[in-house]
Amino acid sequence: MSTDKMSVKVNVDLQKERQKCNFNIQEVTFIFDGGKEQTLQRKKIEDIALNSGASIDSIPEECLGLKERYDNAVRKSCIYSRIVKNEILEITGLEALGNPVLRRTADAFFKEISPFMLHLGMFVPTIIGQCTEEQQAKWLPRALEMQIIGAYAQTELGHGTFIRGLETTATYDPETEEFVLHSPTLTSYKWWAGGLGNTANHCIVVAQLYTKGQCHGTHPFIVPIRDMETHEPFPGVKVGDVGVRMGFNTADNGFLSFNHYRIPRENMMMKNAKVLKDGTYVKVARHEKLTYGTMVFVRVTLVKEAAINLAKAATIAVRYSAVRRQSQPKPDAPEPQIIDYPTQQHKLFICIATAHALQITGDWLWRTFKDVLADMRGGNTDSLPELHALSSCLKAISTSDSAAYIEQCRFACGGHGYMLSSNLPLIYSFVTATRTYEGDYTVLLLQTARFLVKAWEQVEAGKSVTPTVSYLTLAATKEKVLWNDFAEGIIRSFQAVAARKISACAETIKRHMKTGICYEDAWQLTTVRLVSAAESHCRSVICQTYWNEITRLTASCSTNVKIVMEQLATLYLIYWALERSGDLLRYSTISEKDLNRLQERYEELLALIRPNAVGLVDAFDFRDEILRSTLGAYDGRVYERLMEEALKSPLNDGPVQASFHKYIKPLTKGKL
Ligand SMILES: CCCCCCCC/C=C\CCCCCCCC(=O)SCCNC(=O)CCNC(=O)[C@H](O)C(C)(C)COP(=O)(O)OP(=O)(O)OC[C@H]1O[C@@H](n2cnc3c(N)ncnc32)[C@H](O)[C@@H]1OP(=O)(O)O
Ligand SMILES: Cc1cc2nc3c(=O)[nH]c(=O)nc-3n(C[C@H](O)[C@H](O)[C@H](O)COP(=O)(O)OP(=O)(O)OC[C@H]3O[C@@H](n4cnc5c(N)ncnc54)[C@H](O)[C@@H]3O)c2cc1C
Repeated sequence: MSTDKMSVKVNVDLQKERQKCNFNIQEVTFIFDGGKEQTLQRKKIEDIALNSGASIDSIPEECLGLKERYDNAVRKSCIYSRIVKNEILEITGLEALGNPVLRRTADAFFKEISPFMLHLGMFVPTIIGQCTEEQQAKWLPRALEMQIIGAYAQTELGHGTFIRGLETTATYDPETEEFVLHSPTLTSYKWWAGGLGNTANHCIVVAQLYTKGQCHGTHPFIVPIRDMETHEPFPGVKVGDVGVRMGFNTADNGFLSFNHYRIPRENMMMKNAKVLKDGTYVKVARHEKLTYGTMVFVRVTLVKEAAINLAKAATIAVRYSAVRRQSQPKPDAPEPQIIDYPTQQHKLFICIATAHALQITGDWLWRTFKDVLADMRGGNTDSLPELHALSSCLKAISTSDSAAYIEQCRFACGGHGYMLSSNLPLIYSFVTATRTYEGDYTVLLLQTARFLVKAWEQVEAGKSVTPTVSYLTLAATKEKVLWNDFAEGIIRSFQAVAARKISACAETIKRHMKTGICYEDAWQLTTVRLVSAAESHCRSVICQTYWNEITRLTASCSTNVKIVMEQLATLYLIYWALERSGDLLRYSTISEKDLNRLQERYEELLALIRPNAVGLVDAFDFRDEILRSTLGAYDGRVYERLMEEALKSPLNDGPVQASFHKYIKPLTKGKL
């Protein structure tokens, strides 16, 4: 427990909740962090970063004007970057880029988002993934030392999803051995890149490569955009901010265009393809889509990002629900804590379970990613399509579930949840964007569906398929799967549902084609079902991974930890079985009686988890500085904090605002 938790007076209800908790909280923290070493490392990093005191604001960030907010975020980004560069990277190494500890710690500095996030989040990973060793030697140390600050500009005003449709051109000029970058239309303006508007001096630009009169598709380039002394944009570069957004307002999302702007040939990132001095184009990579590598990397990291943010929201909502009392369901009895309402438990406990499910699945996906990367270093790209399919659907579902449940946490906090000082609206505005960026939800599920339909065709042809779809061979009968409500039975039924939906899609596509329609049109006519099939596949992957891994991870834990972790995982499985009862009725032998039994089991689980609820969110181990919430602080001084924050509002700086004299008084005196 950190010192701030020991010294303060804790709300009596929360104290009682903590006494009720029957399991060892620290063991669950270790599980959530991925092991004891990871917890110790995280705490060390948090101590280093937070004890600097640099994260403290005198006026709440949300009360500042747009410019002041950006200014404050840059100030704190510089301090945080110095800490990351000098102290944190030494502890973690570059693994930190795939480890949410940096983001988690950054939350103490920024209630919104750092304008430097994309520097470490995408600029540096793209240098690592897309540059030759020689290029890395030139750019990586400068980027890690923060001598240069970068953004990742791929999306344009006209196209985000359809990368092949990007319009920015990079035309090679062998005379000067330079690329000429150009934005031929308004829709070709780069748009959205985080950190680009006012902060970055370099930028990765994804552009259509032309050499010897031929287009070779999109490729990444490192482009200096501003003078390193004056920070003025170079001639030929137009750059600015895209305007106010739903969230991310300190992230400096920018636009960028080029007017025949020249960069040296060596600034093309040449790990996967090269242009020689004479303009000859040489393909190096064995897989065409390796230039999309940074996106795959970020999608993998976003699964844990979704988990951490949901865990934060759940911590706030559960602690608040233990402090808040409301209504009088029994005459003459005291008002209950709202967490005692089963409907409140139904809103909240799935959030705790989902945070664990996504964290565990995110860890597993990260390990898979590293294995595929190691294979690729050895020249084998066979597992890339499976990784793309997995990272696409897991990114889509994790961000979508997380955003929906964070909003549910806000609902669970009633009116006070709507306060920015609860931090729930800001967490939501950040996470709901993750459903769109780095590949929109529907678009990514359709990528997974493409893989699934191909896998199904392999199964039909009697060929073997990759591990995550091997269930297709087992579950692919026309018979309904026999229902049983053990965890393994539920998982098998989900797999059967996915398999049946995928096979039905394949059949539908064929049926359409028999009427003379081409494959592409038949595919479009099937996309509503394809998205649903990909969602079912993804859900079965999460359920299976969560269940298998939690069983493995708790094998050496104390009994009560095992019990409570199993209760949460079972709650997750049953919750989704009930949510998807239509699918189960359609594709398994589940009966109304079975569903009633599941519903009863679900309600029993809510009651069993209830006494441990506060302990479970304490185990997420968020320091108050990171949670930044009036409703969720460890001590539960909810009302005091709400009042304290209210008084910090600039609208409370005096009893009468100037607007009274300027407008209201003249109006009331009939002088306006
Ligand atoms: C101070 C704090 C520090 C903290 C530090 C760290 C933490 C940071 C954490 C988090 C920060 C992150 C913050 C991020 C902010 C946002 C950034 C952005 O948004 S950047 C823009 C992203 N843009 C997209 O994602 C576009 C989405 N579109 C696409 O990806 C493509 O256009 C796609 C996949 C939809 C279609 O691509 P096609 O048109 O080239 O491909 P087709 O024709 O559909 O398919 C051809 C084949 O290629 C495969 N394919 C496609 N993509 C692939 C891939 N990536 N890998 C492997 N194969 C792929 C397909 O499966 C298909 O395979 P078959 O032919 O069926 O075998
Ligand atoms: C906060 C934020 C930060 C961002 N940061 C960056 C950044 O740093 N760098 C960068 O390059 N980009 C960035 N982006 C851009 C982001 O990657 C794109 O917005 C995202 O990929 C979605 O593309 P789009 O905006 O073109 O949406 P669109 O593709 O226009 O989507 C609109 C709708 O059309 C649907 N749709 C599109 N294509 C299809 C299809 N083939 N089939 C079915 N439906 C389809 C989608 O499902 C969606 O509902 C950021 C975006 C946001 C919101």
